[in-house]
Amino acid sequence: ETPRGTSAMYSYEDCKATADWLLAQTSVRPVVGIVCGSGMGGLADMLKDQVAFNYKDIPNFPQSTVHGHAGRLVFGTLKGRPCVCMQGRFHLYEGYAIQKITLPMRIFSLLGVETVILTNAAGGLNQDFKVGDIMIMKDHINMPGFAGNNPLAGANDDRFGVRFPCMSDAYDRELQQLAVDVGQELGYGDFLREGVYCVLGGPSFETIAECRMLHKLGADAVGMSTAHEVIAARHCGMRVFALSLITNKAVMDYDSEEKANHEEVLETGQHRAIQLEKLVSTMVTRMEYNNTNA
Ligand SMILES: O=P(O)(O)O[C@H]1O[C@H](CO)[C@@H](O)[C@H]1O
Ligand SMILES: Nc1nc2[nH]cnc2c(=O)[nH]1
Repeated sequence: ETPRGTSAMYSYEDCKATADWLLAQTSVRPVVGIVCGSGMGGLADMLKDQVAFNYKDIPNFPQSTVHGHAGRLVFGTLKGRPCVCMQGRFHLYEGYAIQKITLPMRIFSLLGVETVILTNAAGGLNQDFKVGDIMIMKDHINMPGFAGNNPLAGANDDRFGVRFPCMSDAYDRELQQLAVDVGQELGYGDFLREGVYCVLGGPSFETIAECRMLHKLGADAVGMSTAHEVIAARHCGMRVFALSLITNKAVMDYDSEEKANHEEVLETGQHRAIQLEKLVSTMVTRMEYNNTNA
């Protein structure tokens, strides 16, 4: 019997069945996979000639339960490049096992995706960051992983990847440089940053003491997603680029009147929607591809 809450929860065959089901319904053969962060679902609207599926109709797929995550998988082309976009992701605090949260990464890989672009909304711990800044993720701190909550826990299937994957090269350096170059060209230099993202389980936002601690530990931004997906994506050999939209400043001071809230997170997403779309779409057109579909 398949143990629950382990990477064997969805077998290779389960993932393949879902990928094959999707490939049978669309002629798009995606080389890029995009994950939309909270309030950033507009990224999916950039795709042309869309074929979209509600998560509830996709075999084995979890459902989106969070406001700002539509729950649709959208296939289409971005400036001619075949792409697939998750309009809505899954989080630990929704109650899903971590292997469910990261299942779409394995499906992306089986669809032929080479590069994953992940976006998220995050609180700014770095005191130089402002609301609306876009942080290129150069690394992560996987807090749930410290306690054993890693998407790769459980039996390893070598068809996905190795038992002990390296993470020191998780965030592709060339893609980070491409983001810097494209950001400069687009005139985004004033709000483009780079830094380290720390994932926590959520759904409660951080206490002041927690924010201070995370900052001291070297985190520039804090959120409740992405790092798990990055681990699963790297395990199966996809290239990864990720960015955080700083939607709020983490509260670090007992005198502060500020209170983190999801409404502010979604609003900031709306404000930066156009720039995020331009940055991502320009990067997609400039990337190198192995697959001839691109
Ligand atoms: O990481 P994404 O999905 O962008 O969402 C972020 O925003 C929500 C909190 O407002 C949390 O889910 C946090 O992880
Ligand atoms: N954990 C966490 N997630 C966020 N997502 C958006 N803002 C925040 C934040 O301040 N903390």
